[in-house]
Amino acid sequence: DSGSVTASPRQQDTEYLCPVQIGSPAQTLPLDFDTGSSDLWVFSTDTPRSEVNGQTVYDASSSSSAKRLSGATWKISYGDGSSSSGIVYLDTVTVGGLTVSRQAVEAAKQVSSSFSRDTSSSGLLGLAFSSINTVSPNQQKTFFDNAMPHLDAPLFTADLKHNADGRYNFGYIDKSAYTGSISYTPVDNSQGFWGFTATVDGTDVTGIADTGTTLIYLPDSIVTSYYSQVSGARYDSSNAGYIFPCGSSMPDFSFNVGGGGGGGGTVTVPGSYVNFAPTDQTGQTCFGGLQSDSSIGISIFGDIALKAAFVVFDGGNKQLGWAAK
Ligand SMILES: CSC[C@H](NC(=O)[C@H](Cc1ccccc1)OC(=O)N1CCC(N)CC1)C(=O)N[C@@H](CC1CCCCC1)[C@@H](O)Cn1ccccc1=O
Repeated sequence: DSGSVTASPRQQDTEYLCPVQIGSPAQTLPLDFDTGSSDLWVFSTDTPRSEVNGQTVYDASSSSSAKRLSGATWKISYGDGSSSSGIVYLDTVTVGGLTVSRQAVEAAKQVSSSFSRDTSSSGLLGLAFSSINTVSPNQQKTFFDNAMPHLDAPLFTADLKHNADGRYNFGYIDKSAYTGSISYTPVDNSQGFWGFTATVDGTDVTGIADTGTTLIYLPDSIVTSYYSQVSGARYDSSNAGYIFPCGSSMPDFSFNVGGGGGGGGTVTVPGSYVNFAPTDQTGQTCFGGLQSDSSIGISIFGDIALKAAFVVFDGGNKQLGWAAK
């Protein structure tokens, strides 16, 4: 089997949403595919009306294939302070033509305000490792884990784009989607993430490949030296990050993956991607797409990095592949 689904950017690439079919007859919800977490959760008819603000909701009672997973609950909180919790159904889930018949669909009974405010997203589809799924008392598998045994190849690829529709493919590598060769590097999934080591300016950086995180968060030393090249750039505590004049021409940001004997491959993030967004309506000052990880405790290669590459999340061989495109 295989699947292929469009990933549409929202609000200047802050997140990417994909249509997912749940239940019988199919209910299509736009979900945020997140390689940084492992719960598939959705706004539902169980979510208080006061917390629903235009989102499409899942109605288990109108799905003939839905079965309540009795006694099961879930509760998750994310790096940006957002959170949600609820109950669990097993139902049929289809992503880009790839179907899993008994997928844990976590229905929200509570969502935090930032989810209520995000009117375009109906929830998340976690693509990290099932070891960090939050369902209790019996932990559930991710969509990818459930699908893997049926896939032509035990992998999925992420091809996110700047201000344009990209694609997640499951079970195969689309050779027309990238240029040159794919450089592979081992994945450390001991924390449940797609952990890997890259080299930036000769310094090894261990971080995670996270489609659910908008920006890149790296060690202070790397971030400070990057912005030292931009006149007027400074760390601004009120914005909690590096800002600079919007007219600045930003240097490209490169990192090397799979550096071993073969020299590995270099991913180059265009400077224009690092000029992320204005901090206010005047459009004078802009917020950087590369920020320090010091308040997070983990380095994150988020969408700003991922959309500069074609990325292979290889679950069978526990490796990450990076290619230019
Ligand atoms: C430093 S982890 C911050 C990161 N959340 C972000 O990146 C949000 C994403 C977003 C975009 C648009 C609307 C709402 C939310 O966006 C910003 O925080 N932005 C964008 C806008 C900028 N002006 C400020 C910075 C984050 O918790 N990701 C998690 C998945 C997110 C949760 C929120 C909903 C979207 C998916 C997750 O993979 C991060 N994870 C990774 C490993 C371990 C735990 C963990 O939890």
